[in-house]
Amino acid sequence: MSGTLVLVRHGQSDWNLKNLFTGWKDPELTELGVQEATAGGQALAETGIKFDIAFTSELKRAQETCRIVLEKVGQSGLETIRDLALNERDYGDLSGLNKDDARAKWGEEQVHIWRRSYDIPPPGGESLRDTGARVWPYYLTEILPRVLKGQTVLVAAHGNSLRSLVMVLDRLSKEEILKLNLATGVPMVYKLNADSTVASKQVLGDMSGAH
Ligand SMILES: O=C(O)[C@@H](CO)OP(=O)(O)O
Repeated sequence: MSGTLVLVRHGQSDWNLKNLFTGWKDPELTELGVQEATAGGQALAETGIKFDIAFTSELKRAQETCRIVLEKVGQSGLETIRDLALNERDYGDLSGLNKDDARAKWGEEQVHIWRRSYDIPPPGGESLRDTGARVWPYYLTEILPRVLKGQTVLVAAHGNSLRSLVMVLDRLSKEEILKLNLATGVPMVYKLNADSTVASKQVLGDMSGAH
């Protein structure tokens, strides 16, 4: 067994609340989002976990979630690396549109395909495969080597940038990834084997309400 990898999606953002496609846009956490990040951090604190390093994206909602989680585990100010590679999937021309308006215009099925399919990109944006094509190399070069050295690593990022990682870690098919939604602020604790496969996965909270 090697180290521990903790993945957490940011708490609810202002645009999640307003039901807008967000992507690379940069809204703040809502009050509920702060509470969710706090609850996730609290759940981690109860396990007694101590991180060696944290990674987050270039977007405020993930950075703020990362900061809150570190505060809750008593590690404010821990070295934190920010990188565009961990940003949310770029929603292209859908960014800023209301998701219900998009369903009314293009239909429920098409919008679901844009939101959750593996390889069909929204107009002008990234598919999950495109997102994985930047997240995965970053994971392999910057994050995984630390976990394999035995470190405990926090990654605070986004619904779809994390789905692209979870797809590979959990060995999900294109059909299975279509159904996977990550809840905001719920940490996923992975223990990895020395060959970088998953030894165990523990979800500290409720993923069932995610959509
Ligand atoms: O708007 C977004 O960028 C994402 C995450 O909030 O939305 P969706 O769940 O539709 O992929």
